[in-house]
Amino acid sequence: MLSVEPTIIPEVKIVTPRRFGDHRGFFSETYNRQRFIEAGIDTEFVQDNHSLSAAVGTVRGLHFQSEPFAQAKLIRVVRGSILDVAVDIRRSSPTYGRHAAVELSAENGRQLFVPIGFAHGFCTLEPNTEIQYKVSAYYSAANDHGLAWNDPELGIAWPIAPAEAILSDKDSRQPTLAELPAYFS
Ligand SMILES: Cc1cn([C@H]2C[C@H](O)[C@@H](COP(=O)(O)OP(=O)(O)O[C@H]3O[C@H](C)C(=O)[C@H](O)[C@H]3O)O2)c(=O)[nH]c1=O
Repeated sequence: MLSVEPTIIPEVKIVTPRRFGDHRGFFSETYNRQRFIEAGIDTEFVQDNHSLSAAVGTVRGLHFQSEPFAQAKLIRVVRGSILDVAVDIRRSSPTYGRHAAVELSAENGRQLFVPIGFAHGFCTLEPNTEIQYKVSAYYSAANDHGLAWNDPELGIAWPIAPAEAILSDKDSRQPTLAELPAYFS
């Protein structure tokens, strides 16, 4: 019913729920707490989010919330496709500053589990891309922080040139990894 595989950073996981296809289309249990626990993801989510990005090359991120509102996230694409990225910002982690990048799409049905301690963001690969994602802590504007999506130190192979990115004002001026306070030890 559920396939869970590690990415290059083991704590960041690709989750692929089974799809039951027939002549009408398909059915899939996209989240089942018991099955996620059995697969090793015992996270209690409290909020669902949904965003639509109209243009290809829309970049949202890299975002995270600091404690006591730090969030684990479970991201899926319900229309279009994204390159989804998680950057390890846990200072004592052996993979600090490293990232996992995975293509998620409505077609492949893949989800990405991003634990607490990671900055998360994506770039859209198709127009009118919609994502829905679960988070394990409520939104807190005061605890909402970011990391520069195009920080060369991160070495993320985004599918667009910096000048092509469609960004929020906030995301056009996030700190680099070198400038980032130590939010996670
Ligand atoms: C995240 C969030 C935002 N908002 C409000 C705050 C702003 O007035 C408006 C847009 O927020 P923002 O520009 O931060 O939205 P995104 O750029 O899509 O942010 C998200 O993008 C990346 C991919 C993430 O991983 C985070 O979940 C989240 O930060 O929605 C809320 O009311 N609740 C929320 O949980």
